[in-house]
Amino acid sequence: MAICSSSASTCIHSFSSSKPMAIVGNRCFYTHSLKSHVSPLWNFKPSFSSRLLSLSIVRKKPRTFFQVRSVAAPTEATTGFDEMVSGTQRKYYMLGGKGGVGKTSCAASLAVKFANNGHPTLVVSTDPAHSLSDSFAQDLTGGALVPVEGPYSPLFALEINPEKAREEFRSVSQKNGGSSGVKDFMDGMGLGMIAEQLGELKLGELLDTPPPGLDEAIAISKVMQFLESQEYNMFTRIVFDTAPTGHTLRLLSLPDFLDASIGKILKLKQKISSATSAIKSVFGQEENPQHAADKLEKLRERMIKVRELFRDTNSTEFVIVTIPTVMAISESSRLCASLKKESVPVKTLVVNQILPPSASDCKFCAMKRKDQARAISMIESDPELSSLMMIQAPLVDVEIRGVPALQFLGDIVWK
Ligand SMILES: Nc1ncnc2c1ncn2[C@@H]1O[C@H](COP(=O)(O)OP(=O)(O)OP(=O)(O)O)[C@@H](O)[C@H]1O
Repeated sequence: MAICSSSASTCIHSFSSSKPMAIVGNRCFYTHSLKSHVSPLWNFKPSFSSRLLSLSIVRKKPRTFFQVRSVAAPTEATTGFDEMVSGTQRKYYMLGGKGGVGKTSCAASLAVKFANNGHPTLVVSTDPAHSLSDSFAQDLTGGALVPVEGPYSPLFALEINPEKAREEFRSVSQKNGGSSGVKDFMDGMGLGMIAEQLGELKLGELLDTPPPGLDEAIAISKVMQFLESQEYNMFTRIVFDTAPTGHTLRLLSLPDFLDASIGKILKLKQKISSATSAIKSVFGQEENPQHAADKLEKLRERMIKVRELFRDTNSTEFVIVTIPTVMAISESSRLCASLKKESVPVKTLVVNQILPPSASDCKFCAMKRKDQARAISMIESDPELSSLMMIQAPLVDVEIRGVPALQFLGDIVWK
């Protein structure tokens, strides 16, 4: 039995006893079937209070437990997770969507599931407002890779500090044309044309008021930098918890934009280097322009890699997360169209927070359910979204925090 309450009313869902149910916390959910499932890795062992978050874990002691299956039919026939988990070559999963729909919860639960299925996994937050630490209930801050305790295979988390990453870029770019005294100085040197060309790039402006998406592009390029090193080549699954839709859309066009801007700067590299000694006094002593230009070239290369990564159908998939509301679905449809336009591989749509079935609804729940059903039918007729594989995930009645809870969510969503 599950208790549902709203300010207007309180109702009790008395689930039909003829249907199989599973206990989550002290509440019940329907399952389409109760499967005896032996987990080779972890087993949930409800503690006395039986709340989800107080489930304790018994490691590596196979025991039968009930697996809760999604409330919806569309995922039943798919082998979505099997495909995601197969192969040992590195794969990237980017989860994105409207703010607050459950991107972090879905990304973290996917990462836990990969790790529990034998993949050394890295989960990265490129959202300037990180919530990975909250989701894992562990301190993952600091901009470095932090091991997540709990899963069977190594799972590391990384919360990129966008401000710090941007600073790095800014310091390099400013030395290549961002500072205001440059034009006068260069005029004096007979290099006014270069200054004008640099001015056209508006790099200073770009960095002073960075467009949403720049942080994320830099954050992703930072991750690529990490992954280039020997130390991190063990990761076979990388899951990105991206910033809300608007940022993602801008991010997609950024690599092209930055590539063009940086490309122009690099064309001026030679001319700038020829005035090295004089320019040093303006650009600062600590960094010589040649070195700065090399750094820029590196950044440009990384931007190109980010763009290629987003479009690589063999290694990358963008998963759209949404909720069953007209607003969220409309936004997801736009996101999907933009992703397709940019040739980003997208084939999965997670519709999160769907009310679980109930034999008797209160007025509030009945209205909500009707709304959700209408929104879901919108997906089915949406020209962008209807072709995606739809995963329907239930709204659970406890907050999803910590590895056991994420494993629980992962077993519902990723099948
Ligand atoms: N299926 C679900 N059932 C119940 N609660 C959920 C579910 N999915 C997510 N939540 C809760 O919704 C809240 C928002 O989730 P989450 O932080 O994952 O969303 P987000 O899309 O990453 O948000 P943001 O855009 O702010 O980063 C959290 O409190 C999370 O526990």
